[in-house]
Amino acid sequence: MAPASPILEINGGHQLLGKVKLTGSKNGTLAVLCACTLTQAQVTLIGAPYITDVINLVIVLQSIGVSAVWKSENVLQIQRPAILNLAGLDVRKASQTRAVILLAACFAYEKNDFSLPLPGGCRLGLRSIEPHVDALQQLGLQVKFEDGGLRVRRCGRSASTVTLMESGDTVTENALLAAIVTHQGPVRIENASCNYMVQDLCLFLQSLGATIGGVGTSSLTITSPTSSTMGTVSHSLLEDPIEAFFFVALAAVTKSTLQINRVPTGFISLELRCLVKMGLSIESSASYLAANDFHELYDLKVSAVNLALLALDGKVHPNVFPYGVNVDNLPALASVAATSHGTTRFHDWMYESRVSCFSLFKNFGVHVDITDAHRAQVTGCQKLRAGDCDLPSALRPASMILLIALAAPGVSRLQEFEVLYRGYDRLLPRLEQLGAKVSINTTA
Ligand SMILES: CC(=O)N[C@H]1[C@@H](OP(=O)(O)OP(=O)(O)OC[C@H]2O[C@@H](n3ccc(=O)[nH]c3=O)[C@H](O)[C@@H]2O)O[C@H](CO)[C@@H](O)[C@@H]1O
Ligand SMILES: C=C(OP(=O)(O)O)C(=O)O
Repeated sequence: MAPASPILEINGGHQLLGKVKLTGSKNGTLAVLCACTLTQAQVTLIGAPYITDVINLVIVLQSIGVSAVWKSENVLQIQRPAILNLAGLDVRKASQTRAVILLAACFAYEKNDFSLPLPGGCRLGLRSIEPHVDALQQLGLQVKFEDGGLRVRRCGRSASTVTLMESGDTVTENALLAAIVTHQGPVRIENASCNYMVQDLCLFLQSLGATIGGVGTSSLTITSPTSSTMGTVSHSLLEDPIEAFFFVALAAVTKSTLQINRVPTGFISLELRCLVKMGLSIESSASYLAANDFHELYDLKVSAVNLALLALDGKVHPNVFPYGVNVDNLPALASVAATSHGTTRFHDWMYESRVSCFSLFKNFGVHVDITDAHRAQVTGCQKLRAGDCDLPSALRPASMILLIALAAPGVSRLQEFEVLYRGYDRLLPRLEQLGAKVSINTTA
């Protein structure tokens, strides 16, 4: 008989209390890790989250000869060898992460012709890599689909101005890295994403000697370092705004008070505004500088004790930063809507099928109407009941169900919960520290 798959049991409906410490973001760390292959310097990454996506990418880097060692909790030291062993690439691990597409630019630093597996990551409908193919083409790298993977070849000259087909986060990172690899002079990248992970990568590339203008805007100008950085480089990763919002939503759905420290609120200000309009109390400290000397951080005290949250009027929709709710925060916002009074409308135009996951709220007594592949209406429920559920394979919808299970009185049983480890460092002990009753049952 096959061994039983472990089940995450949540005894929900309990008020939580305590302080939350954030780690660096998954998405920023993945980009910076890939960029470590472009320097001979020994890099120390401070704040690196110990999560499956990062662990997998570390294994991928090790498979090509990079030394990657956890020096202490959340401190990762990276040193590439003189020559990368591209033939040794761990294809299975590489194909599990979206960020592996960044190696298309990085490996061109090494070789003129090579292959890569197709990137993985959350399955959220079709996630095209055409914008990457187009950007890399403009930068002198031809990418072709071949034998179920990607073949990358240097070809022709790199343009000095590149316009991205989409203002995507990873494609902007790929263009930055490719510009460093293929072009000595300044390259302007138009329609760039200015989201948190792109800014984090820019700061790291600056510490390697690149000159980058326009950080935090949609027009970036990058010039490669004039000489190869040797010695040591230390980079403090920016605290994860998506993880921060998960804990804000956690306070809201469990009617708790949580103190969340070192929050880069500039990246989630609209999400926080939505929750304040719904009735959540959020007190903020004065700002102070992040360890990267660039971003501002705040300590937030979030309280929903004895508060009845109301549904939002109008529709909630994601957009590229800074024009809307971060698409990765939409599911957490939906979980707050699921515990509020009234009906909230969501319109996720960015991902093909993510709102269909909202129907899993029904397992907990919440009324949900999925109008089409992009639209859903969530009617809040004040008498949530515990539910059983296979977590969706996409990270944020999975964390949204975890939030509801923590809010629903009784024991909820979540299967396929390991997906949560892709994005949240030491999640269960941290929840327990706040008073949540969570355990893994391996015998069921
Ligand atoms: C490793 C990493 O960093 N992953 C993040 C990154 O993925 P990544 O940058 O790979 O995001 P995608 O390229 O898949 O874009 C997400 C979706 O938005 C659509 N789109 C995006 C921009 C745009 O201007 N127009 C448009 O239509 C894409 O077609 C796609 O359907 O950004 C996503 C959107 O913030 C986040 O959910 C992911 O967590
Ligand atoms: C969609 C996500 O990740 P990825 O791009 O790595 O699939 C996410 O972090 O929610």
